[in-house]
Formats: sequence, structure tokens, C-alpha cells
Amino acid sequence: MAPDITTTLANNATTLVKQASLSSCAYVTFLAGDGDYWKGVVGLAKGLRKAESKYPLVVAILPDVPEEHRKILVSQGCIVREIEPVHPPENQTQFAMPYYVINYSKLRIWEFVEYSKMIYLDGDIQVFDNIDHLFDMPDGYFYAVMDCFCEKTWSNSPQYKIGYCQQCPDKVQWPAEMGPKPPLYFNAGMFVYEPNLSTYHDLLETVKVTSPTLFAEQDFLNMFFRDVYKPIPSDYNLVLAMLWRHPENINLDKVKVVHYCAAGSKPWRYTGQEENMDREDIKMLVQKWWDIYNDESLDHNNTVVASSGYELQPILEALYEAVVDLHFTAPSAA
Ligand SMILES: O=c1ccn([C@@H]2O[C@H](COP(=O)(O)OP(=O)(O)O)[C@@H](O)[C@H]2O)c(=O)[nH]1
Ligand SMILES: OC[C@H]1O[C@H](O[C@@H]2[C@@H](O)[C@H](O)[C@@H](O)[C@H](O)[C@@H]2O)[C@H](O)[C@@H](O)[C@H]1O
Ligand SMILES: [Mn+2]
Repeated sequence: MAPDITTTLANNATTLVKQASLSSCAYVTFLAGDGDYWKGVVGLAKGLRKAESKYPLVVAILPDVPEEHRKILVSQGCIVREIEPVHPPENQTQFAMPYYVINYSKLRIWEFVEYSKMIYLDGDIQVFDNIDHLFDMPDGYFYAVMDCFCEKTWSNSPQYKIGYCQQCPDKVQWPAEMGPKPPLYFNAGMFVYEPNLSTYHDLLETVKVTSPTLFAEQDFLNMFFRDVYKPIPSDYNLVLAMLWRHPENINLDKVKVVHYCAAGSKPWRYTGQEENMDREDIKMLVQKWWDIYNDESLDHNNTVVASSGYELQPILEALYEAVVDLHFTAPSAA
């Protein structure tokens, strides 16, 4: 028999108070449009639950995300936060992918200062092992995994044109006549950062005067955090192309986080037709994603809303906000 509403409210309130007390940390992802990326976010929410993460998943959504998708995310225990888009300055740049222009809106997550540290994860990422320990890394740095320049998406870049990749810097040396070797460059699908209003302000002001380039906000973030960027192992963001471009750098048994960013690899759209998509390791990783997505035992436990008819979520959100306010405004104990 489903627990009565008071018990459920008490249980959920306890969870929320725990989350609020832990709430200085959270995971955050980004959702835009009325397409099918919401499936990626649901998969991510369930994957974090399966990995027994202690922290909530915040979803920064653009206004164009339909109510139906928002409800699904809330039913999966996500904390949904609507953000305004961030547009780059008018430009003639051809982004590597036209839709990259919406990715500048990711910058709004620096405004989430009720959290002292967050881990950003793209919606096309899955967390297969607990990575909560990344929140314990020293403050003051920007942690992310180094990207690879070998895919066709990089074909308009100087690195690609000369066959240079930071994943194998000795294979093709960076020619002196092309100036200094580029600084280490991270993939912006996953990073550990500290929300901060003055950083947020600087980011938005700098975007206004920075001409967009091939990889949109990823290039911008690499430029902005160049002096505090600290690489972390590929185990924390396996950019799939590494499997065929730099297999010597990857040990799949150690990989904790998989980033389905190669063309044709989004699990919820997977057909196996695109280049490299018929590889056994790709099929295995796509299946692993579906196993979590389809696992009903990983669904969030507030399904009681449907059966009881109570609008539990608004009560819990109000309670959560109250506890967070308390946590941040109560005079510290003498
Ligand atoms: O139509 C879209 C396109 C992108 N995204 C979000 O923006 C992120 C970055 O885009 P994507 O992962 O497709 O870029 P990639 O890593 O494949 O270059 C996605 O993971 C989603 O979180 C979205 O919500 N809707
Ligand atoms: O807006 C620019 C995007 O740039 C990055 O994606 C790229 C990058 O990973 C390349 O190395 C791959 O070749 C390519 O397929 C992939 O799309 C980020 O993952 C994404 O979150 C977002 O910042
Ligand atoms: Mn991605």
C-alpha cells in the first residue's frame, strides 16, 4: 500500500533537508528546445541515482522547454531552474554545428550561487560510477578533461589542418611558424566549477566583446579560464572519439563518465549507421545507457504525487528554499 501523504511528505522533507544541508554542492545540466534531449537529462538523473550520488541534479532550462518535459524532469527528482538565453555578439562565424549558438546559455549556471561548487554535465553524458569525490578538489580552479582535435568537427581548425592533437603532442609537433603551441584545451561537456556572481558578471561582459569561434562557448570558456584550468583524467569525461583516435590513452574499465558527443552516438537517437557507430564498444556503451534509462527501479520516488493528487513538488520546493535560506542567513553559532 502506498505510504500516506504525511509519511511521504516527512520522508521527502528529510531528504530535502539533507540535500539542503549538503546543498553547497550539486550537479547541473542544461536543456534547451522541445526536442528529445530531455531523455538525456532523465538518463543522467537516473545514472547519478544508480551511482548513489549524494547531491541533487539541477537542470538549467531555456524558456522553450515545454511544460510536459519540465514535469518529467521534476518527477525524476530534478531541481528545474529556468534561465534566460545568452546570445553571442552578431557574427559571421560558422559554428562547427549551427545549434552551438544556444550553448552560450550554459553561462547562466555561474549565477547559481546557492551552491558553492557544482559539476556541470551535458545532457548527452552518463555517470556510471560515483564521482562525488570531485567536489573535494581544491577551490579556485576549473577542472575538466582535455578534448581531442581529430574529428571532422575540427576540420576548420588550424590543429586539424596540420594533424596536431594535444592527446598525442609528439606525433605532429606544433610548428614554430604558427606561433606558440595552443594552451591545453578542455571539452566543455563536463567541468567542476564554483558559481560566483562577479565571475558571472565578467563572463557575460566578456561574451559581449568576444567574437564567436568554431566551438562557441567551449572556445570561450577555454579562453576565459585559461589560467586556472586543471586537466583531470579522461575517465571523468570520455569523449567517444578517443576510442578510435587515441585508444592508447583510454582504459574503458576505468571510465566513470561517458560523453555521447560523437556524430550518431546520442543513445536516444542511435541507429548505428554513422561512421564508427557499429563498433562493439559503442554498441556496449549505448546499451549501458539504455539499461539505466529503462530501469524503473531508478525512477524517483515521488510518484505518490500522481496517486495522492497532492501537488507535492511546490511544497517541497518551498521547504527546500526555506531550509537553504535558513542555512545561509541564520547567524552562525557563536
Ligand atoms: O537541442 C539541444 C542541443 C543541446 N542541448 C544541450 O546542450 C548540450 C551541448 O550540446 P551537445 O551535447 O549536443 O554538444 P556535443 O557535446 O555533442 O558537441 C547538450 O548536451 C544538452 O545538454 C539541448 O538541451 N538541446
Ligand atoms: O558548443 C560547443 C560544444 O563543444 C563540445 O562538443 C564537441 C567537442 O567535444 C568536439 O571535440 C567533438 O569532436 C564534437 O563532436 C563535439 O560536438 C562540447 O562537448 C559541447 O558541450 C559544446 O560545448
Ligand atoms: Mn555533449
